[in-house]
Amino acid sequence: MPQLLRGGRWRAVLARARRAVLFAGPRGASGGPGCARDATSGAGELRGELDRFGGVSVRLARLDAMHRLDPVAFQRALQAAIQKWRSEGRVAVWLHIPILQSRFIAPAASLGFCFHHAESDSSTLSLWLGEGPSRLPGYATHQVGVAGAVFDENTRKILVVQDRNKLKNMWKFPGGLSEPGEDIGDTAVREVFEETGIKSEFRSLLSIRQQHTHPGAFGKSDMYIICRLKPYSFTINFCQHECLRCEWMDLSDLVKTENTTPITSRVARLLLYGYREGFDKIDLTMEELPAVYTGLFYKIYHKELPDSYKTMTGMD
Ligand SMILES: NC(=O)C1=CN([C@@H]2O[C@H](COP(=O)(O)OP(=O)(O)OC[C@H]3O[C@@H](n4cnc5c(N)ncnc54)[C@H](O)[C@@H]3O)[C@@H](O)[C@H]2O)C=CC1
Ligand SMILES: [Mg+2]
Repeated sequence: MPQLLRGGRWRAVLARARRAVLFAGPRGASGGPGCARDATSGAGELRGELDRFGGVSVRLARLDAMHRLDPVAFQRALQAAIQKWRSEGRVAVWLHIPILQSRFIAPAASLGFCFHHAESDSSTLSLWLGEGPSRLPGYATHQVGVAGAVFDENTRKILVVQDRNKLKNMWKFPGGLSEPGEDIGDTAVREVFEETGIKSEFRSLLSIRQQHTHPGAFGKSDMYIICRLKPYSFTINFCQHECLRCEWMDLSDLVKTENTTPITSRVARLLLYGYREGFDKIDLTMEELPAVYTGLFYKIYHKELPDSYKTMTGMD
């Protein structure tokens, strides 16, 4: 749990900043990284919270009177605060800036802060104060796309679409980007329904493709996951915005056609193999397990593990 750095009031910072007389507050008697609480801070500081690594987080949205502060005064206050945090052995500063206070980004950057990430309503900047190169973790590195290979075992037909917004109209599985907090299987089922009108349920995960510097991922890396889904409705009603065509195609025709992407062709062959030899040969099935540290639950995907192995306690 982050601790609040005990500091002077922000109003005092403003008053001092306006007079261009800034104090970093009394020094000494403060702890190093990981200290529980800094009770020695005086007036003239930005208030922040300590994290468990010895960094300080400053949330401008939680400080009073920021709307009256001009960028020059902010820069002076921040400079004094950095000096104090450095002397206290803090390893990093995180600055959370609401979008409407973006005028404080440039002053922070001039003191060495860089963008760490941005959300729709705020940006987070960071400054490494520790020894050597920064050890701060980066932000999200991948986008996740999920497609559904909806296979009807009774008819041996597979659901395929042609994308309206592509230069080449190749057959592919319906799919799209995962939403924040959405399970992989739920993305596949949702995207299949939105794009084709077909209702289905998750069976397994079939493949993961990782591609770097992906143009559709704003130059970041792209993870494209294909799931095996079982249909429980069959009448196509496809999305005219995204799809040009949509049909139930014989699986062996999809395996043979040249008018498809290499990944779709590969997964069609994988499905044909699973259909002939047993889906347990190709399926990564999902199970929900409890997370040890957070008390939350997560989904794990792997090849089927016999019950005797799930419960075994020793090696014999
Ligand atoms: N190899 C394959 O068969 C293919 C794989 N993929 C993967 O699928 C995932 C993405 O799936 P999609 O169907 O593309 O996403 P999606 O289904 O989530 O959204 C696509 C739709 O979003 C809108 N859109 C996207 N970018 C836009 C922009 N810059 N401006 C305006 N509108 C925009 C368009 O309406 C577009 O039809 C990625 O992981 C990608 O790598 C996508 C196409 C083919
Ligand atoms: Mg799509």
